[in-house]
Amino acid sequence: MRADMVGHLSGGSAPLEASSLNAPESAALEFLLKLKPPCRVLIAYSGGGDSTGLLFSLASLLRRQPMPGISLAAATVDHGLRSGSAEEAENAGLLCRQFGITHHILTWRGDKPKTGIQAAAREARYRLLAQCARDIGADLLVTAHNLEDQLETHEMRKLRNPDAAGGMSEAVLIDRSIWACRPFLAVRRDDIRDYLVTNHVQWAEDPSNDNVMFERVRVRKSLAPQGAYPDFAGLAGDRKRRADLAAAFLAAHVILHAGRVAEVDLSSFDVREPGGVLALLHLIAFLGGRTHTAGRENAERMRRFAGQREETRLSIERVVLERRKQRLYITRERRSLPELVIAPSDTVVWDSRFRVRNGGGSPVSVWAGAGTQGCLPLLGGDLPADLPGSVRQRALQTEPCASDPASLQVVPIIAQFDRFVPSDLYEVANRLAILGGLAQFPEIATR
Ligand SMILES: Nc1ncnc2c1ncn2[C@@H]1O[C@H](COP(=O)(O)OP(=O)(O)OP(=O)(O)O)[C@@H](O)[C@H]1O
Repeated sequence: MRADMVGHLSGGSAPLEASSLNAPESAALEFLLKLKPPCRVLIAYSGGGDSTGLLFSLASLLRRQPMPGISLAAATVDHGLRSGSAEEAENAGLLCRQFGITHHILTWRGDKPKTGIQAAAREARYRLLAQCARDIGADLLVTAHNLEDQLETHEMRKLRNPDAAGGMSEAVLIDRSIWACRPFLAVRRDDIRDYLVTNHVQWAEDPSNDNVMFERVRVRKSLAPQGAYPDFAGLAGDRKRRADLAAAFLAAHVILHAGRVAEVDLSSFDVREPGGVLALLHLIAFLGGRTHTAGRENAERMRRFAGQREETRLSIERVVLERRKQRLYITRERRSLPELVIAPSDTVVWDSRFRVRNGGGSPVSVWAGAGTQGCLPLLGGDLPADLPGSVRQRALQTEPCASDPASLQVVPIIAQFDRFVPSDLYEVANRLAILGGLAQFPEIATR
């Protein structure tokens, strides 16, 4: 904690001393000092140890030293997955009341899946929290992921892709609308528990934290007690530098024709330079409608293809890469294109690439291939006349068209960033939005 940061907060009745703060308070203060007032912060508060520590540290710091324009609210999601969950959510409100913090209970209603319950609960949790943040006009969401969560995420990602080390970013944009920050990402779980015990604050233990049915719990149990942790700050710095190089590559060397054909100038592309490779992986995910960039094997195939001259075409990750001298063209491939009927007032995601709403009074069919019988183009924007014929044809054959385009509204989406944008990839996400002529992603409200 920098002394000038503490000074920034002092001026009230009892100036905070940097040396007197323990790890959770220090992290909480650092977070508060990054906020740009006015700022209403919604705490994702499960009632468990970590989020109780987060709520208690933020609330008690602000009580000791109010910051004009900064206010707190809290929300607990009741997943309704075990008996007594409603009561637990109610109980979570007690600590909030002690601090005069408004507490919202958000109930996950509707059918629950039989398999993949943790992933579904997580989806529902973020959807409900983001909706609550919008409803109450919150500027930021905070979650209490800690250093052990970070280590588990790092290990789980390594299991899937050994290159994808590094854990979570310090913030993530949810649903293009609300940023969630993770102020405790470098704070140890035991330090949070010690802090609560010292302050006589109780918390609830979640029994699912011990359920070895869940991958995260198995990974947690398999990890040896930690003496030293990976250098997460260093890894995050590397990720950010690589992402910024990718964003710069996209800005300098890529044109996106009518939002659906990428033309990449390969004359300064170097396969050993990670920024250009990452840029291509994100373009491929965008045009292929993939929620994740290619895994290790396909990323390697793409790198090999981009780095040599012999092969001219590669189908990968639902797109076709076609090379003409120093130009690389990327389009959606002609396979697995859906045909859907959209009911009046319904919104569907077509091919993971376009959100389509039927504002008319009758069902409308949407399929691929402008120019086929009775199929009228849905997208505006002309493709340039000098595109190679095969590229142009593929682009037309893979774009959506409809029997009655007049009643449909179409918004292209960037599948890998539609739900979450990690803060280190923000520039990449925005550069893709600019290339595609789409609305940019909102900035985070911190310094
Ligand atoms: N029921 C809940 N209500 C509100 N916030 C919650 C709830 N459960 C978890 N959170 C928030 O999310 C944080 C992470 O929780 P947890 O580690 O259980 O989630 P996860 O699903 O494993 O993580 P991730 O969201 O990264 O996948 C908690 O510290 C808390 O801030």
